[in-house]
Amino acid sequence: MTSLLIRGGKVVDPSQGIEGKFDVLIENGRVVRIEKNISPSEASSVLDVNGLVVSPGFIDLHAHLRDPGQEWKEDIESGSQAAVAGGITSVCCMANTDPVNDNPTVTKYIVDKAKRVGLCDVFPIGAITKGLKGEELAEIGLMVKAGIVAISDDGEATKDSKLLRNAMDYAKSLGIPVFTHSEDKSLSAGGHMNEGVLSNYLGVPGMPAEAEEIGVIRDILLAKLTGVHLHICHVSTKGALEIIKRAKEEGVRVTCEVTPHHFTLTEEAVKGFDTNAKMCPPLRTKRDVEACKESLRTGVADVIATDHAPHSEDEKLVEFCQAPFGIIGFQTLLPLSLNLVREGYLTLPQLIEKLSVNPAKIINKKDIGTLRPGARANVTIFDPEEEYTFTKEMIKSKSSNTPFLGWKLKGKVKFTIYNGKIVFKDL
Ligand SMILES: NC(=O)N[C@@H](CC(=O)O)C(=O)O
Ligand SMILES: [Zn+2]
Ligand SMILES: [Zn+2]
Repeated sequence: MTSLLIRGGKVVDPSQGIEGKFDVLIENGRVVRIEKNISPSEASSVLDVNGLVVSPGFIDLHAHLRDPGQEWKEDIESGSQAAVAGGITSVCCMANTDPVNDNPTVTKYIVDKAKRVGLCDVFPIGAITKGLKGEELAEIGLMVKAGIVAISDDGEATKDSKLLRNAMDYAKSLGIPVFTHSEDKSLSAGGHMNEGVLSNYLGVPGMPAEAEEIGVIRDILLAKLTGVHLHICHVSTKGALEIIKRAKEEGVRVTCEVTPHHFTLTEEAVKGFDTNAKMCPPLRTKRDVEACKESLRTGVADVIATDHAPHSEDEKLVEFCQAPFGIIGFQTLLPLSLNLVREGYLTLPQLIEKLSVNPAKIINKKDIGTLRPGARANVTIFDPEEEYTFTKEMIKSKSSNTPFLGWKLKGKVKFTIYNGKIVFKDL
């Protein structure tokens, strides 16, 4: 029997209301006990983590691993390595691969490869429509059997409302949520940044906040009609958050996520035409950034997700309007999120709820997002105070498209434990 004692850390597990100095004993990949002063003689190995925070492993509901088909940007192995370096023990990966994950063969490929890599959970999200084309439903039922945890056309927005309604009916009967990239693409078409004074000044075609808000309203109305669990991806505008708040008050089954980049940066970041500040939805205004942070405080936003979207240097080293949308996010998730604690928007347990407890609930997983005895021993151990400059050398991903290079960050993942095994160590 293999066992590991995590000793002397500050355990924060909001799923059990635990916050304090405890030891955690792990046996055969599961948590067995959380108590004060467990004797080191009870375990075959001991990890001393005095001064560090011990949390349930982070769960990222939104990432792009680019495998199959675009392995020059990322693959399941490099993506898993980057994820665990960011303290993430479960990654949900979007279906916009090549081929698209719209059938059980692709789903099975992802599940099998991730198991072979063995560093973290990779939970595939299946496409809503074949090829993400919005014309015909994907093989949703068969993909559920093969292991998808949700469906989404992320990258696209499922233009056909009738088709999305049908997909929602299926998802509801299959007991999985629908993740939407909520956007009226006909309104944002041709845009490359947030529409406003700055886009006018720069001469870059804009994407109005209303494109996102129209998408959010439609998707909420369809969720209300079908009763499905709707999870709205990467919400970036104040207006969209207000609409979601109202829907929640009305009792619609809707949850949503915000990303670290949307609560950290404003559209000002694109002033120097930095293609690493180009993503969809785009960086917005100060008022929207404030609304994103406030939504986490009030609980309107349930989850922080990365929307890790790797693109190679070549692809990003082009004129602003030619560059693809998206930035990487696994390794900056924790330090940027900890800023919310420092600024008083969240307590540490509330932050861990957004990074772990709530995402587990959304994908209906009971044995992760918690350190309850019997749960899988997925644990993130971090130093909230460690300061460092974020450099390219630190990046484990195959791509380095991030606007946070050269930033002084505070908060570092020191150990990541997956099924009781140490899969990442910060040396
Ligand atoms: N977020 C992005 O800017 N890009 C994503 C697609 C998406 O999440 O919509 C990608 O796949 O590159
Ligand atoms: Zn998207
Ligand atoms: Zn995405």
